[in-house]
Amino acid sequence: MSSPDAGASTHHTAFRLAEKHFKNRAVKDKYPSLRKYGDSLVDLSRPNKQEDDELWKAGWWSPANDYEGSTSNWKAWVFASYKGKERDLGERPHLTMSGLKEVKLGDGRVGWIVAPGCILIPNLLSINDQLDLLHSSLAEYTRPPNPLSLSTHYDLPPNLFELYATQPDHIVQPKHMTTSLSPAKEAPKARTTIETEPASVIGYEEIIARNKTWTGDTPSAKLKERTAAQLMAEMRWANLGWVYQWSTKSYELSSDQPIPFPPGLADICKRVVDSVPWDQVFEQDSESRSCGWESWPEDYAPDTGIVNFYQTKDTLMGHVDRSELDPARPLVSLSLGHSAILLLGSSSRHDPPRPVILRSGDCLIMSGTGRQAYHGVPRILEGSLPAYFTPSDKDTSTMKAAKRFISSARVNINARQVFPPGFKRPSKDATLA
Ligand SMILES: O=C(O)CCC(=O)C(=O)O
Ligand SMILES: [Fe+2]
Repeated sequence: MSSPDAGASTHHTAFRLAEKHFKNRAVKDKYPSLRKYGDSLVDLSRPNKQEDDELWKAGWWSPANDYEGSTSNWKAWVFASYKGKERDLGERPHLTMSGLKEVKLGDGRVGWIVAPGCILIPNLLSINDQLDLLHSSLAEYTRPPNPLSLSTHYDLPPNLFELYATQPDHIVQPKHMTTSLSPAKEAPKARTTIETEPASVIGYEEIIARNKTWTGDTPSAKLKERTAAQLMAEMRWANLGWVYQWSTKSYELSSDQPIPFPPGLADICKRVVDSVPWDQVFEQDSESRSCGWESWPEDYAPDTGIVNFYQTKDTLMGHVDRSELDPARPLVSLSLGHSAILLLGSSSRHDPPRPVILRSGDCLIMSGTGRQAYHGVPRILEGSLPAYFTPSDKDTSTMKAAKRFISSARVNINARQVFPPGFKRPSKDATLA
């Protein structure tokens, strides 16, 4: 795969350079060029007609984005390219999908192998499925006992989303103002990663050792009160099933029973894993061939997950999800709302990643050695929300609120399995003494 950044002399890795390209907001109304990535860009569920394509309508293919000169020249150039009052939206290029292998899924759909072990299934979810999942993500998955990114720091009401739907101006207090806990030093952290960290997996003993060092997250002393609407916009994730501790990068496995994983969501994930012809996926992949895929159609069952909430300004740094006990088992990722650029690399940040456009309804499965691939979301594509997310008079009040939320957001559901089937956990006394 060729990359426009290959050969750039800088201390940044190829992955970082691509992240910087897509994160760039230096010039107002100028989007990062998509054309620059040529045939390595993947956009599998785009509508056939460019006039039906939200990305094209929003100007993502406008030649104005490809301009590389100074800002003032750019402005003159864009001005000259206006056709009357219309901005020049340009022509959407033909994307060849060259080099991508197609696999036929059991249910008649197709999937595309976008990196070793990584299968993109365009439009897996129908419009109704997308609306249902969006509603569940907000109205159910954010409720106790599921932890939210906000839980450590705010005295959350039992149903933040309902409050957002009915009383968006209701004030919620930060914990440091309502409890006498010793205050912490810092505000909530974004998810950070270290550029040189090797892509390895940690074992059960290491997880238990990390659990022991964890003394609990402390509420920030710096936060001010917020309205329910402000908090919904600040919420970055909800945790499903086994609880992940960001500070130790490990699951909290000391309880006997995890929080139950939502059964409807588990069904969607199991069905899609069951529909993949795994023998074909790993046919030419000698490293993954013996990763145990033969049993996945029967025994894949997600037991943990992260629901990521992105406002259009938000990004997710390149990382590898390496905290599950089986390093190869599928991770099923579902996208809702605004489209996003996912950068999908290899196990080294030095390899140039491939930009993959994830649209609402798409499913990406990462498995085998693909689980060690660096990936991140450097950009949510402004203006790309499909029209079916527009509130309608027929919607219930909570569906209207869900659509209001997604009008500036993207939701990603990321389901995984921490415990491979048959895994015998050492007895509690042995591990937690
Ligand atoms: O938002 C996405 O598409 C990816 C999210 C992700 O990589 C994660 O939650 O680990
Ligand atoms: Fe991830």
